[in-house]
Amino acid sequence: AEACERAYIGLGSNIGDREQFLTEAVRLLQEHPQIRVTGQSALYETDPVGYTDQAPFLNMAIEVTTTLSPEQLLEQLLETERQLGRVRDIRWGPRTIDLDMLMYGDVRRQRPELTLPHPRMHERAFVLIPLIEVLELHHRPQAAPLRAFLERAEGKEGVTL
Ligand SMILES: Nc1nc2nc(S)n(CCO)c2c(=O)[nH]1
Repeated sequence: AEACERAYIGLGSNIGDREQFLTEAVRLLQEHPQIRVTGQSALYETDPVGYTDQAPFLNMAIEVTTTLSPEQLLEQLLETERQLGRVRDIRWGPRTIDLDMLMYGDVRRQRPELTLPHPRMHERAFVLIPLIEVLELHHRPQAAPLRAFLERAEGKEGVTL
């Protein structure tokens, strides 16, 4: 058997039937023979961060185990977005579905096509809060430091949490 790694994915949608897009994305990933969805957070309604002149998002996070490499998993995330009709036009604009790889095992990568852990996850409550929830589900060790970071960051001026 090949190495099996645990990875965390952030999902978001702010166009159309947002909940349907999120549910469908999780189902499509689960259908992949080399991806097993092992945990998911609740759905969170969140105000848009970054490009704020757009509709509110629904965000969540999932835990998967996979025998795919980080690059192969990224390709599957992009394929799933395509299957759900994601049109990558305005970089920060509204989207039917957005799948972001947040962490892959203990892998650290700084490449143009893939940075791990996700470079902006620590600035985004819409990512951190669902991620911490899904980590705490199975008492993963990464939960405590992220929870401590979140509690320190909350309430700080200008922190886009
Ligand atoms: N609340 C919220 N704001 C966002 N801004 C961007 S871009 N995105 C897309 C994810 O990078 C989001 C999002 O998912 N949720």
